[in-house]
Amino acid sequence: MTLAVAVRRRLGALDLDVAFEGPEQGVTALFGPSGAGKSATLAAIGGVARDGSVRVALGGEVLTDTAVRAFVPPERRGIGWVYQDARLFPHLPVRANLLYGKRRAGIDRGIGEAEVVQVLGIEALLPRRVAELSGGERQRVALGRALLSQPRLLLLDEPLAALDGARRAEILDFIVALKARFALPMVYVTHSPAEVAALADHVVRIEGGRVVAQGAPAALGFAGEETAEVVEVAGAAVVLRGLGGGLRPGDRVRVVRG
Ligand SMILES: Nc1ncnc2c1ncn2[C@@H]1O[C@H](COP(=O)(O)OP(=O)(O)OP(=O)(O)O)[C@@H](O)[C@H]1O
Repeated sequence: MTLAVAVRRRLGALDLDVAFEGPEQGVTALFGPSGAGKSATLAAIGGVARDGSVRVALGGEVLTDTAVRAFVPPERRGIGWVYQDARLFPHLPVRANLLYGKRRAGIDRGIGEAEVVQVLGIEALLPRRVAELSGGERQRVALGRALLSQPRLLLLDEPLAALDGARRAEILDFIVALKARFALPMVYVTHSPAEVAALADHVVRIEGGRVVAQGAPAALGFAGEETAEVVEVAGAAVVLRGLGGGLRPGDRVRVVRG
């Protein structure tokens, strides 16, 4: 189910002009600095922004084509969204939040509650109230709710940005597991090279509203594994030299001695 996207939008001072094709079933990362136009591209894919000149086709079905005034409303696109903040319904328990998407979907693409609950490890959270969840737990529930809406495409807008380092690594592992378990295409907005390396099959690098490079993550310098040298050990603190950019305080790295 290839995703073909061409978006031209005028956004204040930014002249957005982005085109790419995402792989079937894999993760396409939209990577770039703040203000590059990543979220604005996502909004056009989801049909929540209607301005500009846009063509979006998923598996051959045209969702938007402004040239011929074709436009499928957002709620009929079969798209699941996950945002930086989980946006759960605070008045509903976790399970009701999860099932909200499923009830509204009106279609069954075979994504079952038990399977989603198991992959995301949220069984124990089901009876709880949203106010009783941590940020990471909320994001797991938000991922589950999006999946249970039976989407054929998931759009994730910096889903880890509001979490601390340890929690980011944990939720990233869950998203990697979802990718392996559910054959869904995803478009994933991030400015973290580590997330691109861990998750993406295709990366579209966007700067100033333009695609400056796209291709396989390794070809664009997003290495899955990097080697670092220990230069100093002071008590519990270890200073490493040689790791690429993108690490932030609180990030975790896997150590293989050798
Ligand atoms: N409807 C709009 N009208 C005018 N300007 C807009 C509109 N939507 C977005 N912009 C501007 O377009 C630019 C790109 O915004 P966008 O949110 O797509 O960036 P981004 O790459 O997702 O950045 P971030 O990583 O900070 O979310 C920003 O400067 C933003 O202020």
